[in-house]
Amino acid sequence: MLAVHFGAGNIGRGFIGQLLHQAGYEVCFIDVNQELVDEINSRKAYSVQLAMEGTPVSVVEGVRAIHGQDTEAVAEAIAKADLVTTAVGPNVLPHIAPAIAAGITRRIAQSDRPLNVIACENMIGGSEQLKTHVFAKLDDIAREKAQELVGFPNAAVDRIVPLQKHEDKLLVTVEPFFEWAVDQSRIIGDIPQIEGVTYVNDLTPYIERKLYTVNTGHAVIAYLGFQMGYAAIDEAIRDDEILRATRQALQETGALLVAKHGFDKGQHEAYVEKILGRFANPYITDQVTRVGRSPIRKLAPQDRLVGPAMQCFDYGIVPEHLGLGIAAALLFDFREDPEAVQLTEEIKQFGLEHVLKTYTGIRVNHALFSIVMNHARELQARRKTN
Ligand SMILES: NC(=O)c1ccc[n+]([C@@H]2O[C@H](COP(=O)([O-])OP(=O)(O)OC[C@H]3O[C@@H](n4cnc5c(N)ncnc54)[C@H](O)[C@@H]3O)[C@@H](O)[C@H]2O)c1
Ligand SMILES: O=P(O)(O)OC[C@@H](O)[C@@H](O)[C@H](O)[C@H](O)CO
Repeated sequence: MLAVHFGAGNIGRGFIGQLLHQAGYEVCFIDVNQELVDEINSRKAYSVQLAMEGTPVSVVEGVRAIHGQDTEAVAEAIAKADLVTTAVGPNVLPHIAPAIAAGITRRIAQSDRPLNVIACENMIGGSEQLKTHVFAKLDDIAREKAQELVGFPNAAVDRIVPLQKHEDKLLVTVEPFFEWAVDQSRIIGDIPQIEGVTYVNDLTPYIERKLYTVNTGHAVIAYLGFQMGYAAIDEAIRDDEILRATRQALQETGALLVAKHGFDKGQHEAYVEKILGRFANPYITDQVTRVGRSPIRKLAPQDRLVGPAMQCFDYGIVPEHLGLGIAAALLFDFREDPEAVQLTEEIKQFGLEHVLKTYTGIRVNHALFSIVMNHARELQARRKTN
């Protein structure tokens, strides 16, 4: 069995590649980092280390890689594949779509074997969005056939994999916990048998619970941590003020998730506590700048901060602490992050209100707008005095 996986980065090697290998797939990575591609091809194996006592290591063998710009070779691999997965980042999905479309075109000209393409990105409807990009690149005949033969089931993936800094360029340290949920109702053909994957008939509660708890909490810690001068998540969460604000933000999303999806309140509280424990894992050093990366993406209307905050109002919940997280995200002026630089420049040029309105879609007369503006002014004043 062959699995073609786009993105040989942290989650690609440290989670998806590992589970696919353990399920018996030969994993072929597609990446645009030439050094990574060469290293994988010369060693054909890499190690995954668990961030826990004893740091146990497992080896992922029999892997290879193709450079993403070698469309011909990528298309050929997809034509032969049993499964396609991605972990490249939401903004990269449009860029991998042409190669996937070329692979599908080649494949359906040769056989009627079904294929599933699973985007493992932190976003709602990732595979569906990828499908839109891919289908835009197919001709009418291929599109009709692909509609029948190629499934794009949405997925939710959870495992904290920080930036890696090892002498061994392929070694990846990951937290022990993982969760991978896939929408079974959108699979075409046989269900891929992968130990560790949970198939569900409705992914929405799962992806919202994951994104609006793990990623919301992470974002609040990262952006407040950055404002207060902390470098890593486990350091920032040890600050009582940050921990309190994060817990309160997660109480807001928790109330929303329980009301909207009917999760058991007690079980959800336990889920939150477990996540806070994962953030504090002393065996992982996760930079606040990684977790806060791409603030424009994270401030988008459906994403982890504004998404739940806006929905809170429908359930009578006032998202005061999500508002604080949004304010801190707007002020994330990290010079090495292009989206942070863009926000900072635009705040200077057009003002905070304009930027808040533009990137979050929150209307000026909405209650959330003033909640965020009040917090942003307080954070700005605090930074001036520090
Ligand atoms: N790291 C985590 O803790 C984690 C956990 C769950 C989900 N995710 C999600 O997984 C995705 C990847 O995150 P990551 O942390 O692994 O990032 P990463 O930067 O470590 O990996 C992304 C990889 O994609 C490659 N890439 C970029 N453009 C490409 C292209 N056009 N074609 C092929 N490859 C390309 C990069 O070279 C890189 O190796 C994101 O959507 C992220 O939200 C990450
Ligand atoms: O990957 P991002 O940029 O969407 O979010 C940063 C982190 O919150 C994220 O990578 C988490 O570590 C991960 O989602 C845990 O499952």
